[in-house]
Amino acid sequence: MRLDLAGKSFAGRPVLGALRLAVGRGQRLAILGPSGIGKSTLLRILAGLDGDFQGRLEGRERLAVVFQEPTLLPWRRAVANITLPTGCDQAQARALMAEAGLTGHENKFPRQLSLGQQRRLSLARAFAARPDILLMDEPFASLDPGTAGRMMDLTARLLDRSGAGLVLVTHDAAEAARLGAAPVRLAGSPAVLAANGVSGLG
Ligand SMILES: Nc1ncnc2c1ncn2[C@@H]1O[C@H](COP(=O)(O)OP(=O)(O)OP(=O)(O)O)[C@@H](O)[C@H]1O
Repeated sequence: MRLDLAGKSFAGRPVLGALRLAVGRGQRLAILGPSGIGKSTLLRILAGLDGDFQGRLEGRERLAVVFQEPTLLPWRRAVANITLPTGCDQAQARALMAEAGLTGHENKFPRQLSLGQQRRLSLARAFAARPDILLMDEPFASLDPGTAGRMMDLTARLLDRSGAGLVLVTHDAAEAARLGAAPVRLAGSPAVLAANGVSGLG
């Protein structure tokens, strides 16, 4: 997919300036920058969740988005949280849950899972949708270092196996490095790609 952004404003206030990003299957990109710079805004544009911008978004890839908050269906059990939105079958959902270390939790409701478990369920759901590109917005924030590290390793494993591309929003360059994602840094107001950043891949 390819974004050629001319600008993005909220209520007349420019947040993002002109920038270009491209990512495809097998490629990994991390959008870095300080709080409030516009990382989530850029990810929402890439995800097709915000069409109110100047520029062009192109690409036919299948996308899946993982937010910091797991956005699970509260009244559905864990397995159904995977099968219902993605259309995958029970066996696939259970296999993905096993890979995410969630064996034994299949019939629990989201509120009966820890935050780390809810995040892993949300990650399993994203891969059940068989995305070409996975878009992640601060998915490892507010987890203890061990839990965050295990979730990064799980993400890397699932990306390796599926061949999906990645766009990761983070303020932590170490996360980008651990996932092998090429760093792209936002800076300025309105934010553009910093001079030392690469403008994407492919
Ligand atoms: N829906 C909205 N309406 C108005 N302003 C918004 C909206 N969403 C974001 N903004 C503003 O756009 C700017 C960029 O916000 P964004 O959430 O993209 O930053 P961020 O880099 O992801 O920050 P953080 O790392 O803290 O999540 C901020 O000034 C924010 O207040």
